[in-house]
Amino acid sequence: MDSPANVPRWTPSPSPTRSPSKRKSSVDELELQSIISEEDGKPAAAGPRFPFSTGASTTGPDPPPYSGSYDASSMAIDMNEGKSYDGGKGLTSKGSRNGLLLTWKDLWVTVPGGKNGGRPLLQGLTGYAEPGEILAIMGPSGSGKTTLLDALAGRLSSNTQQTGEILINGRKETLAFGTSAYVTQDDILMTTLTVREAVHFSAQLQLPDSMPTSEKKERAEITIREMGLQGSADTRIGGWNVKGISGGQKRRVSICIEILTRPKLLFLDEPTSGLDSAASYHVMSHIVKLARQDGRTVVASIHQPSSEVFELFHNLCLLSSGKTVYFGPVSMAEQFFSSNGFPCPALRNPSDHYLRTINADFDMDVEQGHGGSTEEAISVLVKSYKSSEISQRVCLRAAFIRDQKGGIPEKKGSQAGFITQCLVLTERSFINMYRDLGYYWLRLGVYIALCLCVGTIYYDIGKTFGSIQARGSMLMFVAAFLTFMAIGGFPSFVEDMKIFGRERLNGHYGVGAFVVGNTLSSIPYLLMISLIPGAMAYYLVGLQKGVEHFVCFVLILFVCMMLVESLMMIVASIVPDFLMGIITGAGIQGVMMLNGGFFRLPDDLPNPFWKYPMYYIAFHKYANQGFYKNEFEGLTFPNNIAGGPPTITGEEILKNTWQVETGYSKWIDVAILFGMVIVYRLMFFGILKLVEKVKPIIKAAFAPSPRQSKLISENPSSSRPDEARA
Ligand SMILES: Nc1ncnc2c1ncn2[C@@H]1O[C@H](COP(=O)(O)OP(=O)(O)OP(=O)(O)O)[C@@H](O)[C@H]1O
Repeated sequence: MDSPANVPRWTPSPSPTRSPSKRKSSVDELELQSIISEEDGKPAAAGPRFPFSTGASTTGPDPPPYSGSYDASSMAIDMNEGKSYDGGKGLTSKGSRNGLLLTWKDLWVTVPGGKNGGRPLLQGLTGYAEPGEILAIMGPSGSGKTTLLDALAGRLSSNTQQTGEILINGRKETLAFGTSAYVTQDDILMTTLTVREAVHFSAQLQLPDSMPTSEKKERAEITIREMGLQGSADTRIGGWNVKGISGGQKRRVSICIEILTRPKLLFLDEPTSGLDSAASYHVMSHIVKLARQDGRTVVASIHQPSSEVFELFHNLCLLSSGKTVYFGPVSMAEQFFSSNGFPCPALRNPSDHYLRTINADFDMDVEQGHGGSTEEAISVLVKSYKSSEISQRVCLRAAFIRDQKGGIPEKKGSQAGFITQCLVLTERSFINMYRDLGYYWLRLGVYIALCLCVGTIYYDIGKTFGSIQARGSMLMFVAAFLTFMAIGGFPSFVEDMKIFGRERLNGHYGVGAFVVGNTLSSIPYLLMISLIPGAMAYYLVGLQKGVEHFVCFVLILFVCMMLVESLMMIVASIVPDFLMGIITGAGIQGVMMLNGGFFRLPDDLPNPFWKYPMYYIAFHKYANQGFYKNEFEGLTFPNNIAGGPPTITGEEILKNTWQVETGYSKWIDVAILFGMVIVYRLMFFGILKLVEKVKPIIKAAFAPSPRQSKLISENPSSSRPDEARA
């Protein structure tokens, strides 16, 4: 570690500077401070009391020099300008009684690549977040803010490797579903719902069954008002095709949904992006109040806070290329920067100043005004921070918190019961399917058009010898191509999966409830698109008369559509990419269609593989055979083959022409198809569960050893994230 004397000093710019002690409290902040003081029973002391090792002059009274030993518990006061945010009750009681104390030490996150085999995204970060406070993570774009949030929330993507220690209340506790909430940078919302519907459904899903529905609705309404959304409560959220609420309003809906349960630990990734300064201030001050009320821990990454918003934060973590430029109380940052030769010019928002000082992306374009490149400035600040007392205090404070092993509050989990979740998800999904034109309505139109084509091409098919082949082809087209068209709903399935991914990660409901909801809600629509176009094709072609035959025809069509939908949901859960998913799904169906017993008769299918097992796996086998039995059994056709009997029965055609297994009834084929639907849905459930369970195991298995991380740390310059981005 560089000694303070070795840290290069920066020539300050001649511009007038703000005095760090002149931080002006807004009315609301004063309100907040008075709340804190009342709670603590102590007046809030003012002014920074933090010494910096760089020894630069500050406007306040000289702080006492570092004596070499700290009382880490009292640092809670030092690090927060004298506010005893602990409520004067001691750290242990705070952590265990109410909130979650989050600490991280020497946190490294790497991705494959770089000279040493790993490219560091975060480089040995240490810090903490405490109940009742907001920790703001700031830094230029690509500095690692989201990565830090993801690491703390246990959501890093599978290609990353993480080392270091993250503790909650001093324990190595993986953040369980529902223990915390995370508002992601992207607003993944059900676009067809109105704001009110989205929040109400979420309240019903997340709040416990013991809470009456009216109370859940009230909580939802209060939260909508708190986020200033009452004016747009009945407007649809909207997506790429339908204009709905604005981007900033979507941001607030996302926050609204996640704070419904008042989680103990809240991660917010750019909560104010897209909001104007007034809305940002209101949203953030509401979050501060929430944090204060019940000792919630809030960690938020933020891009461009106004000075008022900035003053709402307690601690600041300033990152550059995954390294800590500063971690400590917000109010001390000014002093830190000015002591290193980067004083904040008068009338400039301090947060703008910090970001401008450490943003190296536009080094060539920006006139620095302090005689050096941004890279050098960052290097000075990073080194200075490492050797500063503030960094030592942060480490000591984090260590102190780690040692205070508190209890972990009960997991929130999926709080509504399984049945409630199933019912709510079914209703929500049903509404979504109804309003999303692409889900079923478009397909209904296409099916009607296709069935009109089938009906007119095979119109009044009759019972001639030639109609045998025509019947077979027509039925095969219905079994294969009409069901294949279910692929058209794939974009909507991908959207559903995205929403499921977000809600599941935050523990809103279980996998089982999602699968049940998704299955039940689709049944009425699938029945409709099987029945209406199916009836048109059936009666125009003039297939076998009798209700039983028609019911069997529609049932086979319906169950095949369910099968294809289930298959596509499985694909969407494995390949959540629109184009790749469609190609994969089409490929699987193409293979099944090919060896379903029509294009190559069953006895001619090569064995092994195509006959056993593929022929028996392809649902087209059962669909074709069910359709053929339903149509040919009981019919008689004239025989045009010379030397043969004058007529030929449907049973003979089934056996000799189509090589159908006639040993069992068509209803058995229908039952097998229904059984396949259940198997496919169980597979869908199993894959979702497996992904959830296996991902963390794979990540743990591939995590680099501490030695590897050390190697990267010794030569980090070879693999800076922003270099790789460039
Ligand atoms: N899973 C990953 N694989 C490879 N690189 C990654 C991964 N996640 C993040 N990165 C890289 O790490 C760097 C930091 O990304 P991150 O999203 O944390 O930045 P950020 O500070 O949140 O940026 P922004 O403010 O623009 O959202 C970027 O260069 C990004 O490309």
